[in-house]
This record gives sequence, structure tokens and C-alpha cells, in this order.
Amino acid sequence: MSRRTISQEEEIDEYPDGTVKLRNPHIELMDQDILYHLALGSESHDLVSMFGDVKFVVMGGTPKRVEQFAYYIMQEIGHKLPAGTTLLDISQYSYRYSMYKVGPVLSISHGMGIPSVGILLHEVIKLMYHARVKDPIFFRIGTCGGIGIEGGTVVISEEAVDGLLRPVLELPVLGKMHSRPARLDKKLTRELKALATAEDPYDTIIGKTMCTYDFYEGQGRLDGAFCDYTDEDKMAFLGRVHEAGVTNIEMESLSFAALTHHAGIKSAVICVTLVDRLKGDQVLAPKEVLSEWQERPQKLVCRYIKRYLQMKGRLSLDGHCGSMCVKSPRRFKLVQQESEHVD
Ligand SMILES: O=P(O)(O)O[C@@H]1C[C@H](O)[C@@H](CO)O1
Ligand SMILES: O=c1cc[nH]c(=O)[nH]1
Repeated sequence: MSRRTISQEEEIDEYPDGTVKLRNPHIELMDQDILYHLALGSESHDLVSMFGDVKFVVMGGTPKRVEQFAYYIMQEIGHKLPAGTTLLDISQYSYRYSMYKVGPVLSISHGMGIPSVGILLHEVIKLMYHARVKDPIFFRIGTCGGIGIEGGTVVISEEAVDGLLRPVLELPVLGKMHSRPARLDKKLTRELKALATAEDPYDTIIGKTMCTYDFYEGQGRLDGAFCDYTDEDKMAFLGRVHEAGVTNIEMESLSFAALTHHAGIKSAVICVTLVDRLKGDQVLAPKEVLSEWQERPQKLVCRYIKRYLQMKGRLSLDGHCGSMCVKSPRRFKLVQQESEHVD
């Protein structure tokens, strides 16, 4: 095992072969590990053959969004299903989360808020470990409220902070408060930004994301069931956090950043804004507009995955998966050179 320095404060352990390390000595001693909320187990399922080829884990709040992403990425990478079959929700019998696998991509719903995404991340990180997945990359494709930016803008988080602007996830453990740094991969953030194009009919920006424990009072809304502050108080708060660099507010990035970082897994959070919070609280855009907006983070992540697979020679330029299905070696080389920034 080797040590990688992430910052002066913290080092993380890594196995040289890139497999995910668990920071829990108890798991190895257990006869079997039941991933209860995924409806999977380390003995009941052959996790290595089911998931050993995973490279990308893409998470989003709703089962519908992750199913849609699974079908979209399937089409984009030319992944074929056996005739007459459809994608299967692998975790359907957990009745908690939905999970779809398309070649090297796992698409999983995480529900709403830090507790829900946290439980899922524990089990997905263990799944990566049991399946001996190498160097997985995790993405959250979400929705958020923007501050001073138009609805439909895509925000790639450079940092996640809590409602008090602290870049840490706090969790009481055995009666003591534990703090974990919430860090996202800076290089991955830049690489994603570079994949936004001038032809996209919306902006893609990098910004600081505030992650709250609540949608209403936690995000300073005036339209919850309860509200003990004034419109002026709300606007002063939003102005203050905006000045501190916050561009958007959502409810999972802190846990996503902290737990992936603690596991030594590269991750990024990409959210589309549904409302400019300086102009209002309610999400008023029509359903069709909201649904098109939600596709925007998916498009960016899909571009990243395709670029990655093209560079590894696992995808042809016209988007067909295969072992070495490169159509024109000369053009492929060009793609490789253009996209040197992608790992
Ligand atoms: O998964 P998404 O991005 O839709 O999650 C955001 C944050 C909360 O879970 C939810 C609130 O509407 O939207
Ligand atoms: O304002 C918003 C919109 C989506 N999700 C949030 O958490 N906040």
C-alpha cells in the first residue's frame, strides 16, 4: 500500500493496483457483508463478476433520472442489450434505491439529503471494494437553486460547504462530533468544464456549493410550513453567502465530497439550477423545461465518459463499445491529443 498526499493536513491510503480500500478493519472479518439497501451481498452475489468492470458511478436523486441516464449512456456508448431485454433495476427489491449497470457505468439513485446519500455511499464504496473495482470515478448529477445565475445554468462544484460555510461534513459518532473534509477532485472539475462547448445553449460554470440539511428553512426559503425570519433577513443571508463565493445550494454535495474523499475516490458534483434564489423561492419552470434542464449535467458527464473510453480505446469515434474498436487510428490519435486533460 502507498500513501498519496492530498493536502498538508491529510494523506490517504491507496493500494498500488487502484482497488478501493476500506477504512474499516471489521469488514474483512465478517463471514458476509450484506449491502442491505442495495439488495446485494458479498456471499449471495458474485460481486466481482457482476461489478468488477465498473469505472464510473453516476448518482442522482430520483430513480427516473438515473434510469434515463442509463438509457442515454447506453445509446451514446453503443452498449447493446441481448435482443428482447431491457435494463434491470438491480436494487429493485431494496425498495430504497434504484441501480442500473451499462457496461462500465453504474447509475444509482440516492434520494434526498445527506443521510440518504451517506448510507448509499457507504454501501456503494463497499461494493467497489468487494467487486475489486479499480480507480472508480464518482459523479453526482443533480439539481440545485442558483444564486444570481439564470435557471438552467450548469454548476460544477469546486468545493462543498455546509450552511455555516464550513467545508466539512460533521457527524456525531459514539457521542463525539467527527469532522471530515469535503473535497472534490480539482482536476476532474477542470476537465468537466473543458467539455462544455460554446454551442451549448446555456452556461456551464465552476462554483462553490452550499449543502444544507433542509430545502425550506435550511435554504432560507419563505415558503415552507414554518418561517421565523423576514424577506430582508433572507436576502441578507443569500447576499452574504453569495459574497463568500457560493453560486448554488443543494442537499448532498457535502456528504458526497467527504465520503468519496475519505475513500480515496475521485469525484465531481454537477448540478443544474432550477431557480435563481435572488428572484424567488418556488420552482416555477414548466415540467418540460425542468426535464430538459435535468439532462444538462447528464450530457456533460456523458461527454466525459465517452472521451475517457475513446482514449482507452474502448469506444470508437462513432460511439460503439468494443475491445479495440477504433475506426480510424489516425483520427483517434487526434482525439487523444485534444483530450490530454482527461486522465
Ligand atoms: O438529486 P437532486 O439533485 O434533484 O437533489 C436536490 C437536492 C435535494 O435532494 C432535492 C430537493 O428538491 O433536489
Ligand atoms: O432550490 C433548490 C432546488 C433544487 N434543490 C435544492 O436543494 N434547492
